[in-house]
Amino acid sequence: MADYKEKYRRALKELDESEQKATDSIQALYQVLMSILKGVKGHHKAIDKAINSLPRNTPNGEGAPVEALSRVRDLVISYFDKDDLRSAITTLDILLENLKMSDVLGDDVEILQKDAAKIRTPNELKAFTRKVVNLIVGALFDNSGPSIKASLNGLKGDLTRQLGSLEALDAGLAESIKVAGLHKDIERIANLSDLSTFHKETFDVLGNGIVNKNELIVEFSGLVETVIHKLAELSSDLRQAGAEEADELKDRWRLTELMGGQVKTLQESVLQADNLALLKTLLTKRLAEFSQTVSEFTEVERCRVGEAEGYAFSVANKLKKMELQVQELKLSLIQAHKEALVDVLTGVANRRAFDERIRLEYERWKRNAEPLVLAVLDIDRFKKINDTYGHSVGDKVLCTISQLINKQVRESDFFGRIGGEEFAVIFTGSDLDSGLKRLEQFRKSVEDCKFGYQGKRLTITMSVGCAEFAPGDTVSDVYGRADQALYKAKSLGRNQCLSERAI
Ligand SMILES: Nc1nc2c(ncn2[C@@H]2O[C@H](COP(=O)(O)OP(=O)(O)OP(=O)(O)O)[C@@H](O)[C@H]2O)c(=O)[nH]1
Repeated sequence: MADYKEKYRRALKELDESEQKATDSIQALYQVLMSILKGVKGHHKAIDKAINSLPRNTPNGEGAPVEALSRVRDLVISYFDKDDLRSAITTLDILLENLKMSDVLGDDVEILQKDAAKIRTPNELKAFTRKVVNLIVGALFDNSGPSIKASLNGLKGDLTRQLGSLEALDAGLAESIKVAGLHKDIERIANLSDLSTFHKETFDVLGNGIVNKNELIVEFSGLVETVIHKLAELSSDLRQAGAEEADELKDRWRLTELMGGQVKTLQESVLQADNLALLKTLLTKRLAEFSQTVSEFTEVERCRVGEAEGYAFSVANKLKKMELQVQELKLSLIQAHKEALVDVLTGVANRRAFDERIRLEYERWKRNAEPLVLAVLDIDRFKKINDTYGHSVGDKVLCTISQLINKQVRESDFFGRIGGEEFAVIFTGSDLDSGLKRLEQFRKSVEDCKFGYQGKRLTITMSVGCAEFAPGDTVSDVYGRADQALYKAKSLGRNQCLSERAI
């Protein structure tokens, strides 16, 4: 359509140019004629008057003043009838010389000049003068010079072909062309003026419609392109946003389908609409529907994003709370573990801590074969203390002795209460003799400790038995030997430390 329109406009332009050329030629010829008539002036008053009444230029859009020129022609002819032959021929020579300047008349004038030389009688002069005048006037009134004619025929051919293309392209236009009878109008074009009239009329009626419809189609194509572009952009955005949720995917597919459907409907509307008003109405309606679809989708998306943000916020809050709870639980677990390993009464390690530690040291001993000594400590005659001073005094004694020994035990060693009045020490990296030496210090410190009760000094002692891990030993084996040594110490009078060697 656009190509056709362009061709049509080009043809019109060429036609206008040709018309302009023709107008220019007429103007030039008229000027030539005027200068010739100037030369004719001064021979007869009536001729001078007729020449003076001619306009200086061809009046705009009206062509040459035919009647006025015809009067001049008749006067000149009648003048030459009366005047002498020589003067007339001289005048004609001047005239022909001037006419040679014209591209259109050049060849014909040369032939006439040859004929002029043969004039012998007034009648010959009269006939000759008629030829000259007819040549000039004919050129003035016949726009269809050879080049203009060819150009005109070419344009007529173009026009016919283009009308045919238009008819094939659009049924509505074919009907308009038929009704307007444009093909017949083309055939009737005989000169530039006819063609110009034809163009003006047809272009006003038909061309205007084409231009309007074209503009609308161009607008519509732009719109469709924009929509498709927007659709592609949107799809790309959606993909980037990572539409993982089923609902989101569903909505987005629905939107894509709706938009695609609406674009298709728009295209069909353009093809089907047989008049511009209907096309505009349809387009406006479809665009409103389209805009509505996009708005609805945007709203759904906005709500979804709002919900997702709210959900993310609450999840983040929950996570934060859970983190705090986990932290608290961790701390309480550590605390519980610590507490689980601590003897509530004395504050030193308890039986469970001892079990864990002796297992650990045993495994280490098996790997490194570093000396490892286990000692069992037992307060002497503790039952008597309880019985004599009361259970609470017994508790205090337990606490005091626990703290007293605990502060003497090295960081790397272990001390804990493993039963009622029974304690254990693990010496790591120390052999039996070194362990025994340390145990003796502990025993002595307990013996030397001043326990006071109601102003009286209580002497507390303890007995100790120890054993060293030897190849092939289990924890139970070593514990058994240490316990036997303790039993021996008790049986030998208490308040003493014995190793397994004493068993
Ligand atoms: N006050 C107090 N007494 C306890 C505790 N645990 C155990 N005892 C007491 O410790 C005493 C241990 O007595 P026995 O096993 O007979 O031994 P002993 O009196 O120390 O005599 P020997 O070990 O032979 O020197 C018991 O009377 C228990 O009731 C405790 O936590 N607090």
